[in-house]
Amino acid sequence: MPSALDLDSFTLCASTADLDEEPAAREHADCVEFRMDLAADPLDALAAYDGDLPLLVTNRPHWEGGETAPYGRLDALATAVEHEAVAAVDVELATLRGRATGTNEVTVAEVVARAREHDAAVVASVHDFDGTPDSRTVDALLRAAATAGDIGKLAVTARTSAEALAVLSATQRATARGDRVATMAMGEAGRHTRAVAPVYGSRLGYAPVDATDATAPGQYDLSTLRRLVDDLSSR
Ligand SMILES: O=C1C[C@@](O)(C(=O)O)C[C@@H](O)[C@@H]1O
Repeated sequence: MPSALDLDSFTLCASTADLDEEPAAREHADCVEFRMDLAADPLDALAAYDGDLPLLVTNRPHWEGGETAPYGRLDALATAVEHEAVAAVDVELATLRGRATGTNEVTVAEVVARAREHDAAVVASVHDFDGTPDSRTVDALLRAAATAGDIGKLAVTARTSAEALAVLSATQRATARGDRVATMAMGEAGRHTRAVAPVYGSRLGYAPVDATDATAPGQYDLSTLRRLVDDLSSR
């Protein structure tokens, strides 16, 4: 049976819409991020999953860069967290704060409660596909996300090296004050942060098995990110 995630060390997630990729991910990944919003029949795929790697389930709404499927998004997440392979669930900070998410029978509080019942960690996430907020805002978002979830994740877009550096600094500050965070800067200028942020305490990284299946701008492929992170971090 897949094991729980170790939230206190770095976890590399193979990000995919296709759980059949798990065998190919096994060599380099610690976990599979299942992008339910990008999959055709996510709950059927999940029911059939018998891989070795634990799963982090994500069902991203369109207003946060995803492709919400035509079914109850939170209902699907609530069902997903009951699967024994699911070790973590991603819920946007905006969702946790009550942003409307279409027709759902369950509330976000129920999704979180069900995750807790099944020992699945909650990753509270924030995305900015346009830029990088100023440092005070980044600090506040990381604080809020780390408080709302077991890990607070922030993915911003770096347009300059200064913005990429600001993300790394914020990661260091958050980790130093005891917040469990995961950070990355999307886009070309931020690409290296995916390898470097773990040095400053970032707990999660994301990469596609094949670079052509990237789930966000600037991702390295899985084996490359594994090598870079391992070379830079003392694990
Ligand atoms: O939130 C994240 C991080 C991410 O956007 C990235 O930049 O690697 C990739 C997404 O699949 C994941 O859900």
